[in-house]
Amino acid sequence: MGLLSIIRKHKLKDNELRVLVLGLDNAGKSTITKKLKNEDVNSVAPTLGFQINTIQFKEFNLNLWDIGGQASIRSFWGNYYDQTDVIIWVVDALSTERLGEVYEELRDKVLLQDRLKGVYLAILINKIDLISSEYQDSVKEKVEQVLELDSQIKDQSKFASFLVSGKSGHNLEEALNWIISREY
Ligand SMILES: Nc1nc2c(ncn2[C@@H]2O[C@H](COP(=O)(O)OP(=O)(O)OP(=O)(O)O)[C@@H](O)[C@H]2O)c(=O)[nH]1
Ligand SMILES: [Mg+2]
Repeated sequence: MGLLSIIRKHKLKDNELRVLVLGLDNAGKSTITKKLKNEDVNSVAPTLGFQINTIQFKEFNLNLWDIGGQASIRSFWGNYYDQTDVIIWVVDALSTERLGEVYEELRDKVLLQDRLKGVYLAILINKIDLISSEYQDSVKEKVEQVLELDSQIKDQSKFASFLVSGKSGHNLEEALNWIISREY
C-alpha cells in the first residue's frame, strides 16, 4: 500500500474530511466559515492567503480551508488541491453580472483539474437573506443554468446546490448534511 493510501485510510477512520472553500472574492467564503464556527460574522475582511478551520459536525471532523478569492491570488488555489474530498463553491447570489466569471473559474480551476477528479462539489448560493423569498427559486435556477453543472458533471451524486446565508446561517446545516452523507 502506498503512503498516500495509508494516509487516506487513516483519515477516513477518523471521519476527517478535507474541504476547500472556493469562489470569487466577496462571495462570502469567510463569512460562511465563521458562521459554521459560531464566530462573529460581522468582522470579515478579504482573505489574502488562507485560513484552516476545523469544525465538528455530527461524527465528522471537517477541515475547512477558507482560501482568498481575489483574481490575483487564484493562481495559488492549486497549492491546496491534493487529497481534497469536497469543494464548497460559494457564489454571491446578488452579483449576477459576475456569473460568467464564476462559470469560467469553476470550470478551469475546479472541474477541469485532474487532481480534483471525483471530488464532491457543494455550490452555496449565498447572501440569500438579501433576496425576497419569491425570487429565490429563480436565482437558484439561473445560477444552475449558467454553471451548466448537469452537462459538465456526469455523475449527479457528485454535486448539489443550496440557497444559503452566511450571515443568518440559513441552509448551512443542510449543505453539511449533504456533504457528510456522500460516499468516501
Ligand atoms: N447580507 C449578507 N452579506 C454577506 C453574506 N455573506 C457575506 N456577506 C458580505 O459579503 C462581503 C464579503 O464577505 P467575505 O466572507 O469576506 O467574502 P470572501 O468570499 O471570504 O472574500 P475573499 O476573502 O476576498 O475571497 C462582506 O461584506 C460580508 O459581510 C450573507 O450571507 N449575507
Ligand atoms: Mg475570505
